[in-house]
Amino acid sequence: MLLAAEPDDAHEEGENQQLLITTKGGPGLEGLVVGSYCHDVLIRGGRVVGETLGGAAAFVSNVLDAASPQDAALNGTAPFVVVAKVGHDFVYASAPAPARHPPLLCASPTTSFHAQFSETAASAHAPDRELRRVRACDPIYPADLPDRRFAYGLAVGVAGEVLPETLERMIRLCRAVLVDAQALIRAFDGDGAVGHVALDDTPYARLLPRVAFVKASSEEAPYVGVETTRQRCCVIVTEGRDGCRLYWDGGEARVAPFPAVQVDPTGAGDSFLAGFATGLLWGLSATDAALLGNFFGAAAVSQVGVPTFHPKMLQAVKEILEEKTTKRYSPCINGTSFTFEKSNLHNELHAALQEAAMLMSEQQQADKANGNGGDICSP
Ligand SMILES: Nc1ncnc2c1ncn2[C@@H]1O[C@H](COP(=O)(O)OP(=O)(O)OP(=O)(O)O)[C@@H](O)[C@H]1O
Ligand SMILES: O[C@H]1[C@H](O)[C@@H](O)[C@H](O)[C@@H](O)[C@H]1O
Repeated sequence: MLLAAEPDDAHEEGENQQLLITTKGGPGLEGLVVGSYCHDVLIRGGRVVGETLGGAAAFVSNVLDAASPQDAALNGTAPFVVVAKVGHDFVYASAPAPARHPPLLCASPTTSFHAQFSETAASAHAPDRELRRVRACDPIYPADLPDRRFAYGLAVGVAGEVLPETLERMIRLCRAVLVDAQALIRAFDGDGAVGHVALDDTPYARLLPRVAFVKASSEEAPYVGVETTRQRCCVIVTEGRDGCRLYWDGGEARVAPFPAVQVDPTGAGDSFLAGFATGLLWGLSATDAALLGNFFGAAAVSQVGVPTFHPKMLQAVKEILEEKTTKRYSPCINGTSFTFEKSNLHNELHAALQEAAMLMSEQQQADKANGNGGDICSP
């Protein structure tokens, strides 16, 4: 499939061409993450059981910082810019993700969600929480984005803050744009309760042919309309503990999950998308990259809030990527087409990541034994 995020005028084409030349081969693969940080209040049985940093941008930058290919010229950090907005009431400015990627300060309050968790254990596909947006920060406008070119962009709004014109600007600035459906189809009633609208009825629909990937949870998938959308871009449907499925024009694949003891489902989809993008950046095919998505989705549900990755586990993941990829840093994300199919390395990659996932569960057990592991899933 041809990369959809093509420029639509000659001037843009010239600039994009330049980006392709200057970023070929690795360093300079700068990304653009657009979506606001927020406050999450986790409630169970009418009782507040956790207050955490939220916003897809927080979970996404956490994974990109940890696992995407690093740039020696930037002291080994992953090159990407986050455009997020918060109010003066934002309480997590010194948490690792916002400290590394500071948000824009607004006069309006920080976006805030109340997540009401059900008292009974959720099934793999049933909604496990009801979300209410209780405060909303300003939208992110096209003029808030840096005026330069990026290799890839992630549109990861949580409260309708990524406006259609902002997504359009991202498409013009970035060679490949990956979108979380929740940024496009969320609707809020008078009480802030989060519902969904059909993607085709939104002003975002016309932009889909210029988007590379749309990720939706199984709850969101019916609103995205997999069969129509897969003809415009690749659709990834995440299925909680069952892993995920990819649908492109002409094929589909199921990608197996990694084991996890879920203590908080928040941010699983965000971490999945960032893991997936990381896989593309390392040069994997989309179906192989989804393994990395599943890996980081599983890591996210194993901790409350934005997860901290154990250095041993991260080291293992990096060694696997160094070994299994040919260090063709992101020819997919940076080139003009994507490979979707499973490679013949898929099963090996899955097995190797499964071993790294063991380190994750060892850490979880150690945290529990030391009384550090929160759990908002068990009554
Ligand atoms: N219990 C689990 N065990 C293992 N992996 C999981 C589990 N829950 C989620 N994941 C991983 O995370 C990915 C995303 O999860 P899910 O489908 O629940 O996303 P989501 O509903 O968008 O999450 P959120 O809105 O909370 O960020 C899944 O595809 C899977 O790879
Ligand atoms: O922090 C979370 C997270 O980013 C989720 O992906 C999103 O669904 C919620 O709205 C948000 O509160």
